[in-house]
Amino acid sequence: MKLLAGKTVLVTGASTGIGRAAAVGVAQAGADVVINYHSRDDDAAACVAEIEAAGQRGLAVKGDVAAPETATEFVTKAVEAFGKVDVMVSNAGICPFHSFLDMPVETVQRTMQVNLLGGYFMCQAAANQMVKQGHGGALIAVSSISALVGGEYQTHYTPTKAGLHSLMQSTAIALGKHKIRCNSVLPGTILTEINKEDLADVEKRKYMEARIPLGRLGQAEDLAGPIVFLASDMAAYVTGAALLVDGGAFVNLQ
Ligand SMILES: NC(=O)C1=CN([C@@H]2O[C@H](COP(=O)(O)OP(=O)(O)OC[C@H]3O[C@@H](n4cnc5c(N)ncnc54)[C@H](O)[C@@H]3O)[C@@H](O)[C@H]2O)C=CC1
Ligand SMILES: C[C@H](O)[C@@H]1OC(=O)[C@H](O)[C@@H]1O
Repeated sequence: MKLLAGKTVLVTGASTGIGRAAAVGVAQAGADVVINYHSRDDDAAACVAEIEAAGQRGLAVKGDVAAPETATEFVTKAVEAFGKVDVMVSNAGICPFHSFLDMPVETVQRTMQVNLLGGYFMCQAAANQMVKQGHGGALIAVSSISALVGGEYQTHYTPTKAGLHSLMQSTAIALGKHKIRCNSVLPGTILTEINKEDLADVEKRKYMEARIPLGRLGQAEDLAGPIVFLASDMAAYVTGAALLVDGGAFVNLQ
C-alpha cells in the first residue's frame, strides 16, 4: 500500500519549484492533491496533469496567499472536491533579494504578508477543518535553512522563515490534543525560479556549491521525499520538528 493512500493533501504555491515537486511527490505516494497557485494558469494545469498521470485526483485553485480569505476558500474548495483535508503543505513564498539600508517598505511588507502571514492563515484554515473532521492531520511548513542563519540581502526574508519554523513549534503544542502534527522542512539552496537570478552570478554559485558536503545544489525533487515522510503515518510520533534538507550545508563551518 502506498504511504499516502486515501489522504487529501493541499499544497500552496505549487505551480513551480518545490511546491510542484511536493504535489507530484505526494500524488506518487497515493494522495489526492489540491494545489494553490498565484498567477500562472498553464503551469498550474501542468501540475494537475502530473498529479493525474500519477493516478490521483488533482485540482488547482487560484489565489494570493497574502489575503486571509484565500486560505478559507482554498480549504472549502478542497473539501467540496475531495471531502476532507489531511495534510497542508504551506510552501508559497517570495525572496526579492535587496540590501538592508535601502529596503523598500513595500518589499518588507509584501514578503511578510506572503511568506509568514500567508503560511499562518493557510495552516489555521487547514487546522480548523482537521479539528472539525476529528481524525487528526499534518501541517508542514516549507521554512528554510534561513530560519537558522542570515543572508545579507535577505533581511526581510529570513525572519519570515524563522517565523514559520516557530509557528510549527507553537502549533505543535496547540494542536497536539487534536492529533494534528506540525513540522517544517528547512531546504538549503535549491535550484528554482526564486534564486535563478541570484545564482546566475557564477562566482556566487560556485561558492554555494563548495559549501555543500554532498557536492551539489539541491533540486526541487529533493524535498519531495522528506515532505512525503512528514505527511505520512511513518512520522506518527514526529511533531514540532524541523528537518534540514540542505546537503549538509548548515553543519559545514570549515
Ligand atoms: N529555492 C530555495 O533555495 C529555497 C526555497 N525555500 C522556500 O521554498 C518555497 C518555494 O520556493 P521555490 O520552489 O524555491 O521557488 P518558486 O519561485 O519556484 O516557488 C514559489 C511559489 O510560490 C508562489 N507564490 C508566490 N507568491 C504567492 C502568493 N502571493 N500566493 C500564492 N502563491 C505564491 C509562486 O507562484 C511559486 O509557484 C518558498 O517558500 C521558499 O522561500 C526555502 C529554502 C530554500
Ligand atoms: C532564495 C534563496 O536562494 C534561498 O532561500 C532560502 O531560504 C535559502 O536559504 C536560500 O538563501
